[in-house]
Order: sequence, then structure tokens, then C-alpha cells
Amino acid sequence: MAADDPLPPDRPVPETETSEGGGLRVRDLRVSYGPVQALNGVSLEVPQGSVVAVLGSNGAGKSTLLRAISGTLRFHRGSVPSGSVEYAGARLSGLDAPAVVARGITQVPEGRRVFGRMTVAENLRAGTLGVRGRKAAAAAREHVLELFPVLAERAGQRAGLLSGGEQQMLAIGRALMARPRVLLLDEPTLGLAPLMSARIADTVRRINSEGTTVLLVEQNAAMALSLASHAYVLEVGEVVMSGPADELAASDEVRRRYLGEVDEEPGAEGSAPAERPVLTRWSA
Ligand SMILES: Nc1ncnc2c1ncn2[C@@H]1O[C@H](COP(=O)(O)OP(=O)(O)OP(=O)(O)O)[C@@H](O)[C@H]1O
Repeated sequence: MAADDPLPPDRPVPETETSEGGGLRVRDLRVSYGPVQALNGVSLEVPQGSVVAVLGSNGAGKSTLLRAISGTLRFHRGSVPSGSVEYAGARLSGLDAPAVVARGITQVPEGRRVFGRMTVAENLRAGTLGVRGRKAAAAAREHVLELFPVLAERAGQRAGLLSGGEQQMLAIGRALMARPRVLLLDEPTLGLAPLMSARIADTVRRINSEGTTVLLVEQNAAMALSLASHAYVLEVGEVVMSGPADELAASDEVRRRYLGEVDEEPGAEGSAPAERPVLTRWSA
């Protein structure tokens, strides 16, 4: 993180954390909702300072993965029969959501869940619960309003009256009020117009350039792969592919299944045989 970063992490580092352990690590994670097994042995790594994307179609288990990391699984009656989640070498598994936020990991849930009857300012204030010190909260607020000036303009307005894009900005802004080291983003561009999606993508880039690690779940695979350094593809609760984002973006299967590209007719005149990159298992 740059020395002049406006939002340096200032929370005390637990003794169990070391810089060597860096980043988020999920190992062989299984998650069930009663009889439904949603994740079946998922492992992934999100190095500190990176953007990592998780792709996959509906029901693949992407939101479940984020819930298991953020400690919110219990709100959905989910359980973790086995596997672990660690951040900076310290175990997160078993912690509740406020304890995970206190470790520096905050989730922006799918569907822009802002408090619709509360004002924009009140929503942002809700994001500082658990942040110690008025100065820290004021610095976080200043940073969020600089990222999203429209939230300053609409500070007194009810959040429910904002446009979809503005609500997404508010949801991200509220999460940033907790001054996270790791931001978990669940489908931030879902239902947004292309221009607004591009703005959200720019914001993710900026947040990351300021030192925040990002784990991004997206159905917009093209956008996610343009932002991420590495990506994982989930299918029915399992990682079926992983690798550097540019290699995944070039792979036939990802192009066909997630980027909506159609293969050329084999042997069509003038077409060269497509090269199939080898995707290596990635380990940070
Ligand atoms: N609260 C729940 N109770 C029971 N089953 C659930 C619950 N939440 C998710 N599931 C199931 O777990 C599996 C994974 O769902 P999940 O929402 O994690 O997938 P996803 O990849 O995020 O999909 P989407 O993009 O549609 O949200 C699916 O089979 C889903 O039906």
C-alpha cells in the first residue's frame, strides 16, 4: 500500500497474523444447506493486494463461497461440515460476521441490500459500526464520498429512492466505511446498464490500487476477467478451472460458456486452428 494512501489499515494485527501468511486462503471447503450440498471441496487463494474473480453460472455456489468467508452463512441456514478459511494465517472459520469484519474482511452482498427507508448518510453510518475512533470513521467517510460524489449530493435522500447504480455505489460505500483490507463483491454489476457497470469496474480498479484486496463474484465474465489477475470457475459446487485471468479469457471453454463467443466452423476457409492454452492450477 502506498505511504500516502488515504485509507491505511489501522486495526491492530492479531498476534496469530503474519505477513508471510498473507491473503485469504480457502481449503477443501464443503458447505451444506440441510440436504443440499452447495460446495464440495472448494480451495482457492486470494493473495493480499490482488483482484481474484470467481465465475460460474446460476447455482454454482459463488454466493455460498462468499457467505462462508464473511461469516454470514448462518443467516441462510448453511453449515460447514469440513474445510477451512484463513486470512493472513489466522483461521476465520467459525467466526460470526462482526468478528470477520473486525479482521478486515467485508462483503457487499448480491442485490444491493441498502436500507431503503434510511437516508444515504444513515446507510453509510451503519457501515462504521464496529469501527473504532471517530477520526477513522471520518476518514473513511471522506474517502467514500470522494469515490462516489453522488452519495454526498444525495446524503439526505432515502436510499430506496436512488437508481440501481447509485444503490450499488452506496452498498460498496457502506462496506468501505468499515475500512476493509479485503472486499468481497457479489455480482456488483447485476442488472446495471453497461455505462454504470463500467463505472463500477473502474471503482473496483481504484479501490484495489489503493491497497484493498478484492474477491469478485461475477456473471459478467468479460468484466471480471479484465479486472482480475487470477480467476476460478465454479460448477455445481466445485472448482473446474483456475488460472491467470488472461489465460482463462483465451480458453475455448471459457469463451464459449462464459463470454458468449461462438467457435468458428472447423476447417472453414482461412480460419487457423484455435490454440488451446493449458490452464495451470494456480497457487499463490
Ligand atoms: N439458503 C439456502 N437454502 C437452501 N439452498 C440454498 C440456499 N442458498 C443457496 N442454496 C443452493 O445452493 C446452491 C448454490 O447456490 P449459490 O446461491 O451459492 O449459487 P450462485 O453461484 O451464487 O448462484 P446465483 O448467481 O444464482 O446466486 C444452489 O443449488 C442453491 O439452490
